[in-house]
Amino acid sequence: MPDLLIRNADLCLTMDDEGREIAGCDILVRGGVIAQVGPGLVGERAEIVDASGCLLTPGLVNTHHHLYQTLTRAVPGAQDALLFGWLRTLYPIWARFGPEEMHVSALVGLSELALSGCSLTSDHLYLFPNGARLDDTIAAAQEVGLRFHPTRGAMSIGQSQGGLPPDVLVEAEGSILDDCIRVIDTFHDPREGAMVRVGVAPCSPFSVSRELMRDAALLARDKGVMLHTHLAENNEDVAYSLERFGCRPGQYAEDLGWTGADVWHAHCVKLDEGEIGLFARSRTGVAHCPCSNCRLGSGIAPVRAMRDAGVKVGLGVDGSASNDLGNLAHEARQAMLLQRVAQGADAMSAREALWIATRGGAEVLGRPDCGCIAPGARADLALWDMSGIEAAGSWDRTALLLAGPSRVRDLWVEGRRVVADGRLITVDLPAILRRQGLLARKLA
Ligand SMILES: Nc1nc2[nH]c(O)nc2c(=O)[nH]1
Repeated sequence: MPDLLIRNADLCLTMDDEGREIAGCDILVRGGVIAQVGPGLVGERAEIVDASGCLLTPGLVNTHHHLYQTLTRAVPGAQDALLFGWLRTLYPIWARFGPEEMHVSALVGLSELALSGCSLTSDHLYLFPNGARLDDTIAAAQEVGLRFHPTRGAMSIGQSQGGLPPDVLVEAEGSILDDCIRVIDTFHDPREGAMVRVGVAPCSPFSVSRELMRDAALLARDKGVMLHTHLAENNEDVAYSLERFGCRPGQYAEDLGWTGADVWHAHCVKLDEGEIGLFARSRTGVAHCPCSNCRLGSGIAPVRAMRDAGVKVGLGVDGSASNDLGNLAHEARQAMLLQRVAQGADAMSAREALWIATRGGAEVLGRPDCGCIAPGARADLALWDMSGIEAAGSWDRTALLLAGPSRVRDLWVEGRRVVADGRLITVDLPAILRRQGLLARKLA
């Protein structure tokens, strides 16, 4: 791969330890890694990209998704329901998915993320009907070219056992753990610069047993991979925990080994002060999903309090059945706005929200090599054209989330271009959308 020289960005928001913002900035990339940052760089025989008129940021990091749900957007019976009713409506539809649905819906979700500036995403796939496998989504990520942290989710407690999902969607716990071992051994790459890292992710306290939570944690630690689940998403979720386990979600998580720097929980809308303290002390991460929390009426997560206490927070678009967008730049803006609704106009700045969407997400996913622009970091870069209508008249180019585009001009992952001039160049998006349309019509 030839060197890449991105030249003369109006401004570069590095998100490095010093928080540097560099005007007239060049970036030299060699072998997928940022080699130099600063004005006036020279790159003999490098591919040169003119970035004038643009803002350069690290690629955004998405810490929670259910990619398969792009095939069930705006399903009528699930448009106006709280979490449990929403899930009960959608489970029977998801039970008809198979490998092709998983693969195509993931191609769509990953493409949408890439166009919104996301270079690294996790995914939480927790149902495997009709021969579907985690492999189907990993293949999609490799085609689109995003850095990918798929998590092997699972449901094991069906309705007949007091859980929420129908029995047809749950798996035997032994087979779940066996498949976790298979996908870790096949795909997980622990090295710096890894393009695929696998996590272990039983779905939620109301769909798996205590034993599976405990065994999953033991397995993940044995294999050196991360743990992920849904936690304290709304009042129904907390009530289930109190009734069934006799404790709040944070206590449940701690008792079963689900706190630590290698764990991140999605949503956490209802964490109380004690649980926030627990997460801060234990370095447990949170995937904040503001649009989904609004859409499902779950509430406003106490992100200001979490950040003030020192909790690691990243952003997640969540699945497209509960967003229904999959645009991470839009999500970052929503995170900023929602904290202002809850706490006042100075509760979160546009810069802080962008930091959470980049460096914050990378911290949550255990990727110190990503999420910032500095020599030695991976070359995951998003270029935003500030000459268009969204930023016209803006006095502050750093305030991308107040006045700026929510789609990138260019995106590089590991130094390879994925989006060029606002178009995906790794996959044939119109063809993917045709396949997605056919599958959605078949399901409907
Ligand atoms: N927002 C979501 N919450 C969930 N909980 C659960 O068990 N599944 C989901 C989901 O798909 N989305």
